[in-house]
Amino acid sequence: MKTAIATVSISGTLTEKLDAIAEAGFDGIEIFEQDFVTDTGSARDVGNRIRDKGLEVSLFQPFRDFEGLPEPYRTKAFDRAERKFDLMQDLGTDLILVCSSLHPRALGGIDRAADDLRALGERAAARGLRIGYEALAWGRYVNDHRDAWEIVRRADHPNVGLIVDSFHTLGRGLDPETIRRIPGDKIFFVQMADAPKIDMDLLYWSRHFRNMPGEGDLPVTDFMRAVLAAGYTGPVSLEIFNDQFRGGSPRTIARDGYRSLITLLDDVRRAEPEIDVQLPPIPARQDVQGTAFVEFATRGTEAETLKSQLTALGFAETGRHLAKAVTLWQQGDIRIVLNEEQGDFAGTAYNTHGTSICDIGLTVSDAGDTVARAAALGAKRFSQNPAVGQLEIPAIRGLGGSLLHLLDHRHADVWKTEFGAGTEGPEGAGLRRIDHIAQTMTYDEMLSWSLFYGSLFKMHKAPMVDVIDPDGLVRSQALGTEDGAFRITLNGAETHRTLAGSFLAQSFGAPVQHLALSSDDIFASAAKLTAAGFEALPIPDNYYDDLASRFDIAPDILAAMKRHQILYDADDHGTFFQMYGRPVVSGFFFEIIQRDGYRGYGAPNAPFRIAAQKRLGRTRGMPAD
Ligand SMILES: O=C(O)c1ccc(O)c(O)c1
Ligand SMILES: [Mg+2]
Repeated sequence: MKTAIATVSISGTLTEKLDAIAEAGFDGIEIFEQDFVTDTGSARDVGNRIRDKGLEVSLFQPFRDFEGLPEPYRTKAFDRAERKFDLMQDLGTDLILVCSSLHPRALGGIDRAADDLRALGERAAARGLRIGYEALAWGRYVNDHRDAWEIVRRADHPNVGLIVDSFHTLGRGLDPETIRRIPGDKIFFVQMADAPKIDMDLLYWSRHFRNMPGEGDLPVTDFMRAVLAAGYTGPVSLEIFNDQFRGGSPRTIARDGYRSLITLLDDVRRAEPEIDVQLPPIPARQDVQGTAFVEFATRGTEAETLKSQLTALGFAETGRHLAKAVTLWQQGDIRIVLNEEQGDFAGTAYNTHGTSICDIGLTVSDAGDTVARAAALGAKRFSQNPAVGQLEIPAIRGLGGSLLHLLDHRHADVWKTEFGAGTEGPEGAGLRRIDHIAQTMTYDEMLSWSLFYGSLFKMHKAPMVDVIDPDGLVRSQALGTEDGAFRITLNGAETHRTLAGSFLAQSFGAPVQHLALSSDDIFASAAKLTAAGFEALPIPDNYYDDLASRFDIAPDILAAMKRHQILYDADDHGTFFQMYGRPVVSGFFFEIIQRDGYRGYGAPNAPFRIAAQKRLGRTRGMPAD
């Protein structure tokens, strides 16, 4: 299947767009007229530049306000079309998108529109060109793909076909199944876009909020299935109007687009195996069985500070790497690796971000398959010469320079081989496993990250929540496996004044701001932590008074919570306790939780936690942001 993307989807100059689109792996582009007009090259020159990048011009668009016009507008519209036909021939494309009219003088009537399109098809045929007709969701008379198809059917011309666009169909809540009945060879082109469910004017929603398939809430897989089941075999193209993307990095957006499109086609093939999706086979989304390890890049006094915090948390150093300045710290099923090497990936991460989590190891069903899927979706494999005794564990680059190692049953002995340690650590303070990893990023990067995880692993996206920081808003999106074995929260900062934003600014974009470790008995763990010198984040008494008014909590439990600075929340599935450590190094901190069926992350407590962290920063004489 050929892939394409509309130039309007990407930021930058036409040259920057083309470079990014070609590099991401697309076969073609839909050239937006504006992108051509703003360029200084002639149509022939632009066409050649596109082909020099290995791309084809799959479509020229848009041609507006054509059908249903009375004279003299009608003749003018045909003249205008002839000029665009000249342009298309110079650019080297045979297909033009005609979108349904918004012209104030346009008249309705399916036969009138069909007659106009047939006449245009006749003129196009004389030049070997084709016309694709698209219903805009806000078209004056035609705003439903079923009506557009009826017009195309009545136009009854081999050079006139239909263009379907998932946004216009799904955004209006139309059933995509109706597309299955259209003959595949009469669908000339397919445009894909998703969008978050927001109740707003269709035109505004479409022009500002579209996003990549899988990034929004529309049933794009059902749409794609219907189109391919109809027998469509042409290019599958992305047409994304999005304010964030207009200001984003061309390479990131193009790469996300390619990732989303291949994921979509693969999803269609898995949902409906009878459809012949012409795409090389790729391994399925993988199950994540848990976090095998997290690795910090650290050094010097920062390493000492981190080690004393780990000790206070009940961790023990259980092994030293055979050949490197790397130690393993364990407790229960949690493995934290401290990497003090100067060279290597960790050394570079330390030089960029200071002490930070530079690598995450995930246990998956098949590490090789995970890497193969990631590579097919455009991720880069990572390898670093293994030191003596070091196993070659498959790895890929995540976003923003991060690293993800993938382990399966073949790597069960890694802790023994490399560190002389067992898989399970000591009982310590009763912390059993990593509950979640909290990543911080700019708001603009959130969709990229959720697409990255969601396209690679079997994970569910929770609805986005707003976290109120005293100095701004942070948006938070959680992704997790069905059984909760792996959970991640993505926190998007819009300003550097929020705690998340200042962490990003100070660490030059370190990805992980905190790590949440779970206990089966947080009160017993808290007592051990306090005895070991762990200092919890102080929570004001007001919080506990308010809590008592909101929940029925037994007085002795409430008193223990107050003593240990433990916060509380509950949902329909169960209860949740959480306590926070103080910032350790570079703004990074630990969280301790107990989750009894609860599915969230304590979002209602976030404003109190953030205010307490900021207060602590001020009393220490550190800037609050
Ligand atoms: O918003 C628009 O005008 C517009 C133009 C062309 C398209 O293909 C489309 O889906 C929307
Ligand atoms: Mg469209």
